[in-house]
Amino acid sequence: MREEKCRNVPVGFVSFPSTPTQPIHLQRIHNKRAQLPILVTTQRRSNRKPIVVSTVQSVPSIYQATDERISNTSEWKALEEHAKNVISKTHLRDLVNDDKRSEKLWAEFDGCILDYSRQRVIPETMKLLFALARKAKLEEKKEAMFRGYKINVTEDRSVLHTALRAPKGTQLYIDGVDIVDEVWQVLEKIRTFSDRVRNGQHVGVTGRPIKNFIAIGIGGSYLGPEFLHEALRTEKVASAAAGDRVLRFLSNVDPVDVKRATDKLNPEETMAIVVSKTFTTRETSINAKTIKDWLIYHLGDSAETIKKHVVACSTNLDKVVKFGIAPENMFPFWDWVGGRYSVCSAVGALPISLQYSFDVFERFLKGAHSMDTHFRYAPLEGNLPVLLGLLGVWNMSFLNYNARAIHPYSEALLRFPAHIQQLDMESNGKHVNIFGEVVDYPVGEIDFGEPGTNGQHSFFQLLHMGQVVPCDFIGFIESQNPVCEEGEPVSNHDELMANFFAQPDALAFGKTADEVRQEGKPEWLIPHMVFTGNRPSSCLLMPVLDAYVTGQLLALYEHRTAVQGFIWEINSFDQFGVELGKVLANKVRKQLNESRYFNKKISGFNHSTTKLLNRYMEGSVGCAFEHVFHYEDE
Ligand SMILES: O=P(O)(O)OC[C@H]1O[C@H](O)[C@H](O)[C@@H](O)[C@@H]1O
Repeated sequence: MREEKCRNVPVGFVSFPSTPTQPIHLQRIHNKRAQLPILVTTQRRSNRKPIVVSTVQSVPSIYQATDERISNTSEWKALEEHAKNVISKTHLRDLVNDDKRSEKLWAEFDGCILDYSRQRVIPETMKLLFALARKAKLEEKKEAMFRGYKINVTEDRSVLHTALRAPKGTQLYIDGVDIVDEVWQVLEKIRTFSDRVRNGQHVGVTGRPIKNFIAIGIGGSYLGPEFLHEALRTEKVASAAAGDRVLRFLSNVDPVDVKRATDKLNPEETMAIVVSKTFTTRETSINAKTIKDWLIYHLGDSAETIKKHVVACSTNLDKVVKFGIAPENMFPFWDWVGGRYSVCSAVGALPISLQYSFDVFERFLKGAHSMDTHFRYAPLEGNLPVLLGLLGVWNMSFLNYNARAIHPYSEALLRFPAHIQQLDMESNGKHVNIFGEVVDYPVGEIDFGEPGTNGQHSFFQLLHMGQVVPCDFIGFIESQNPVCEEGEPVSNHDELMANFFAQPDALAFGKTADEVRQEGKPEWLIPHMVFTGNRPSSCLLMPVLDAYVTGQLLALYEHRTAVQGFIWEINSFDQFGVELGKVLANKVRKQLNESRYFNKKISGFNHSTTKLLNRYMEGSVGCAFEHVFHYEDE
């Protein structure tokens, strides 16, 4: 039991119907029967009419209905004991050879197979993890998320990316508004607009059809759409729908990225899609301005140029209009969509529908929705995102593995690891829990990865012989592009998949000194050739990477991240950690402006930064502006 049983930590303002700006304090309370959302445990049959899902979304009482830290509970302690006294004495070599155990550590849903028999767990471990999940009120928390409770308490927001892929006709009322209806109004607008552009009704200012798209955005307004674009680029339905259209992304404020994004594109046939939730992000503002100028330079400075060639996805209509984009060319989304959870909103819908058609994007939404339904209703024991999340918690908090690698055996998923990196590290890279208390257990893995087999020829040495990094292997039963070479023992896809099946066992089993010796290696070389093994991994096997499966995969990983945050009692939906660097950059920007154009001495920085800035200024020049921005005129 905690010494301090009740804390009173201000966390912002939660709207109550009667007193909209009343501050609330999130606190642990003793009343275990504090209001919880009613759990729906049965899965709705697809032939039933959509139901009203929720109208309740104010107080996140589930977070208050606990009086002790999760790490002080008997469930947490039992797992610590289990890790120390049971699992530390096992080796995956023996565990994986136990067929009965392996048979149990397997789950399937809608064509998606999860084999977690190469994780350092036994059925007893899983029982203890499910008990921990129940203690942490995982079921209630995920239900609260789906119902639109404002579980992002520090920003007083609902977390409703699942509503972005809810089927048309489903109802979900938030503050009196049916948000699924709003979602579908925007999706229909995107369907109509993308059809018009694709069939040549909407043409450029010189009358030429638009067939190039530059999506300008960064972070969550870039990584999800780019991963999705890459996933579909070689998929047969999507690539046929794309024809000779070109979709590029401009994210980095490095001007080199502008060059790469516009290279060899005809401005007459090019449309810029400015994607920014806030429409205040510096990188995106400057890049958008640069592309706008590029279009104006080539096509003439007229309202028509902007109207025909620049559109936006944002929550900030005022800023979009101020930038010069016609209100009808803005495709909105909402503050209950987090940036890194926004690929299913207009953020992904617009570029992907323009490039591949709305139908393809809709298949992606359907795949994501299928995984949402599974996550929401399936029992914890067979619930894929829950299993992945619990294994993440187990590896990080109990076995102390602080990194995690993701290896898609599909070149089309080359940007998936980067997307998951932002999704997970921005969500769970926290040092305090939802009560503002410093977490006293490890949370938030370092995520990285590369497609197999490329990764094998790069960092796999470390994975096999250096630090232990739990891995996710993602493979597909069929290739997007089947190729067979005569005279080869197997098809090219089988060649790829041979590695997918081999690597997890190599990591788990390793190679003993005796095995090396039996190969006739000299004694002095043996230590260099021993693989300790006992390195955990999961295998995900899916049918073929199409739009639907890409949606499933996205939702699977989004929910994995949420599960871990729910159990760790942290808020996975804010990101204050990205602010400090931005504020300091503002100060440097001002200094650069004043030193370059108004001869002010560099001052107010520490010795090292001052020295670096001076060296930078000495070796470079700014711009020959006609009218230099002057901070004092602001
Ligand atoms: O979409 P925007 O408002 O331009 O934000 C773009 C990105 O900027 C921030 O730095 C956040 O860390 C990201 O979560 C966000 O996706």
